[in-house]
Amino acid sequence: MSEDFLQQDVRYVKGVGEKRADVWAEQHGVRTVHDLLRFYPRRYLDRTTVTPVRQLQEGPDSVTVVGTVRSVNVVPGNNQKRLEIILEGEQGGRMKGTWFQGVWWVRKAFDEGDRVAFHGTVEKYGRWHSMTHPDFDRLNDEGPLLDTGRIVPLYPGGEAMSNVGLTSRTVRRVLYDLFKEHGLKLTETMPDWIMDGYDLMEGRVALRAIHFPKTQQELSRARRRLKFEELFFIQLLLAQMHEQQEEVAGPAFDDPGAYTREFVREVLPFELTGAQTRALREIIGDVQTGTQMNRLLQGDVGSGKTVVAVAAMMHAYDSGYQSAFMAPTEILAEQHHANLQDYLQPLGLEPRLLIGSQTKAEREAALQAVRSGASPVAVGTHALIQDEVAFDRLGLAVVDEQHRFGVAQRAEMFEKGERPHMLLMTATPIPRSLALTLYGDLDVSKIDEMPPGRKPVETRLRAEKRRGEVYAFLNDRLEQGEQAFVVYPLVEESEKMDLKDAESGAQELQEKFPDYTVGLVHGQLSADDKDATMRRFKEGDIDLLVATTVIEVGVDVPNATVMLVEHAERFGLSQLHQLRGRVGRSDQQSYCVLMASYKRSQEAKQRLEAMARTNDGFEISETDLQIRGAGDFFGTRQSGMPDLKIADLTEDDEILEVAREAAFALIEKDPHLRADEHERLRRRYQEDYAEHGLGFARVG
Ligand SMILES: Nc1ncnc2c1ncn2[C@@H]1O[C@H](COP(=O)(O)OP(=O)(O)OP(=O)(O)O)[C@@H](O)[C@H]1O
Repeated sequence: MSEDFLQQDVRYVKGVGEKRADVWAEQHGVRTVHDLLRFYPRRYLDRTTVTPVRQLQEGPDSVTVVGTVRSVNVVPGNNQKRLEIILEGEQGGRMKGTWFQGVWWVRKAFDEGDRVAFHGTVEKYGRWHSMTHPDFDRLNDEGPLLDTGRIVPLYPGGEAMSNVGLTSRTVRRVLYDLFKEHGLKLTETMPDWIMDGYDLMEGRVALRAIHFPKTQQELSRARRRLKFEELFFIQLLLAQMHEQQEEVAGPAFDDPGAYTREFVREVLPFELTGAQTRALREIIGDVQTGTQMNRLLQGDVGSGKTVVAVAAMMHAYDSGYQSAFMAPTEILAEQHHANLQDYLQPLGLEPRLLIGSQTKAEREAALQAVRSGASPVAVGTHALIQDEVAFDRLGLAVVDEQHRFGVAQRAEMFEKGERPHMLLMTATPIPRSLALTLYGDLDVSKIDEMPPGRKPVETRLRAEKRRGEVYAFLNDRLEQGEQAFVVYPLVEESEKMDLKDAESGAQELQEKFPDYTVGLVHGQLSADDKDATMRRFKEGDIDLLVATTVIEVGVDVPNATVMLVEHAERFGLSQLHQLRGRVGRSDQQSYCVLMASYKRSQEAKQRLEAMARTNDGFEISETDLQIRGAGDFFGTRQSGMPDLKIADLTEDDEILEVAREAAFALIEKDPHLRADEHERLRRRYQEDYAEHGLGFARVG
């Protein structure tokens, strides 16, 4: 049976037309009948029960009544006219509906003798039960009752939508007619083995039921089916990417040689942890097979990912290949470059930095060293690969802070030219549901063990009035020869918000701690000045480093034991966790002090309490996801997250797991969906999903 109508433009659907179609497309991306069927309700009103007017009682719950209009009066009040409608119940009894706004407009909607339904909360005035501004439906219209006596869907709206009359009521009518005309033509896309194996409701029943549910049970089965389907198609794309990646040729590295050995045994002053060794073995296993590695290296702040990545780069160099090390920003690239210098110089190797803010001469020299193969590692931002920096022999690309790339970018990154092995590092612990969606195509190595001797960072929340105490504590730590960070959210003082900025903070601290050296870094310093200050801090010449969030990722100063965050209520949870990760990087006890006033924001309070409660990155990120929801978790634009219409990654993790299992099983069974039983699925996938990049947002 043909399903061509699914691709039909909505403007030709009964009850829509040009104007509404334009607004619908613009506001909600609804263009085709397929989109329209998936314009899901945002919530439902349960109007299944009609309360007899006689039995009305005052109360906070919304109720539905049905009756006949007995009188319609505009009543002059003291300073405001009001509309009063008297409704007589089907089994007797009278009540009032009252409007103070839209009096004339509502007045026109009613005539005496009309049969109508009111929905609202009931109050009692004198002897009258009354509803103020109730929702209402006229029941003498033709057709079935779509607005009363059932579970009624409410649709996403907005001003533009209501300006062209696309209210929930119209949408219901449009969809009802659409189902009447086409509903039976919808065919099932899922093969029987998935339908039965995962106990799914039939697709067309689910679509009808999501808009016009008969019962709550039916609604919840419909939701499950549609969420499954949505997540399934995303996982299908990931399963396919995974399958394809396994076939892509990549450089075949030799066994690890002298550089790798020397780095691990001589340069590092410690033994790798079990988790680091495992991760490194997994990487070494991948890069020797001759197919491209696509691996995510996941581990909490300070767990030792960079060290593993450097070992992998040395392995590349042993095999005659160079590596690219990419950070999301220039500042972070500079910091990684400084770290890499410390690691590689003892081996007589020179990593090169390539960023936009370099002088021409610096850049030329670096480019030359990379081009000739003299330098084993180039450090920079993503421009390293995108801007045609020529490598002599690129074999490995390490990408830090992977979550700022979307799936789409990743697929595109190496479409042309060589295919180096990919090692993606993320310091942001990601809830499993998000990880499966964002990195569902990758192999994963987890560093789930901290280097030995680490003591959990002690975290304290402090209000302004206890600043004296905080400074006394800071003084104690400095006296012990330890160092501290003080972080501010702003660079310049904001006139409006009267916040202390980093500069005046640094000055104040220098006055308070005259025996110690205070340094300052912020985003507006030149790269050289920043570098110089960071280096002095690392070498111990600076005791107290005042900074804006520049230091968020990548700084490694094990002797720093205090992280003092000013205006902590203004930071996001994962940002705070990253900042805290700057201390506690040795066997000394470390502290994180959050100076905050959060009386006004419940959310800030939740964030800060989570920080005080746990040091566990995964728990922090789960909490963050709960507080903010998946869309905002990474910042919507930056996330590369697919735009989900019905599934919610914060609560649908169980459905996600089974949808993923089904999708991967399918690709394993039938990689190109060629089997007859998968034909409809393949067509739907190509038409509605694959071509649109599955709605994976593009980043950048
Ligand atoms: N096995 C180990 N034993 C002791 N110290 C280690 C070990 N591995 C790493 N370190 C040290 O721990 C600190 C953090 O390591 P590294 O920078 O590799 O972590 P990371 O996971 O990349 O950190 P972040 O994500 O916070 O930047 C460094 O000072 C490093 O020298």
